[in-house]
Amino acid sequence: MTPDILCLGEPMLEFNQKPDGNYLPGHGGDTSNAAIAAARQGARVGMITHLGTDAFGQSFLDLWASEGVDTTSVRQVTDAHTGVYFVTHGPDGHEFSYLRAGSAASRMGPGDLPVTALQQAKILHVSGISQAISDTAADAVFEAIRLVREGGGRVSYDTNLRLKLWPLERARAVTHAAMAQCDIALPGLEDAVQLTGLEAPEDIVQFYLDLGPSIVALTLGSKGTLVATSEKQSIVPVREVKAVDATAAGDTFDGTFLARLVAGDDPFEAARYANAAAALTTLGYGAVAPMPRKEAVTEFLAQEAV
Ligand SMILES: O=C(O)C(=O)C[C@H](O)[C@H](O)COP(=O)(O)O
Repeated sequence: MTPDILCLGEPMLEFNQKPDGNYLPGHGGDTSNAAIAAARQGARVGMITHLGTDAFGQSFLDLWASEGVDTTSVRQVTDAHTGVYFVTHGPDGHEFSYLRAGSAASRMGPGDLPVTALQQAKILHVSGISQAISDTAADAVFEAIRLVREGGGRVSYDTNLRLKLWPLERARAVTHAAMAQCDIALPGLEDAVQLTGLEAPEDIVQFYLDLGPSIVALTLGSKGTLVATSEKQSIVPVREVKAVDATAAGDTFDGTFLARLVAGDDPFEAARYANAAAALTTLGYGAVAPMPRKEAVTEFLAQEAV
């Protein structure tokens, strides 16, 4: 299978704290989450990353195999570990604590990329996290963007701002430079306010359109998503649900949105679908386990129409 969508970034073992205090093991990492979300919608997806030769790395290979995510461009290295993170839940939502410095993925560089696969991909999905984990990883993302575009593919970028990984000034400089070479911008409102210094969603989408992307989907949480192209801007609403854990809601939006674009939806229809998938994934704990499959999303949307 030649993947249509390639996701480049760091997968991480997840330990998510439940109300009883115990940690639920699972899998996370934003671009891996997006890859699985897209695969669950039926897209042909592949990962580009490095893992350790530890049991955690192996469990990702098993997970992707069971989800139908292509691992041809995944390498296991002997001199570094797979990343780990913990999710705790407080009054302000969820918080991430990382054990990832020096990880296998953070040691990736531009020379490690699968050139042909990138040149053949329809969409490359990357994020601020893919670039925040190290300077070499940041450079690898810039090179991957160049290769995909050289082959005629499009690039999608989620800002996923993590200030535990890099300072705001560097995040601004790098993500704006990357966005300027991207086609699909997927910022979250909170990130975008910090990165752009703007407050109004309409101003933020205009900022990103002016940088270069032809599609911007600014996620607004329970208010839905403001989708913008050069011709049209509109808020695509979402039905509110009783969320228990919002981990990976943004990634689920991304993967589903890209799967629907590849399937031929326009950005507004793709956002309606992706909003529903993101809402559904907040109903369970963990990044990957509660991600809905196609049938569940279709059913949720059908209920909305009643
Ligand atoms: O923080 C990181 O580096 C991670 O990759 C861990 C998480 O799996 C994603 O961050 C979840 O992302 P959201 O969809 O924004 O909740």
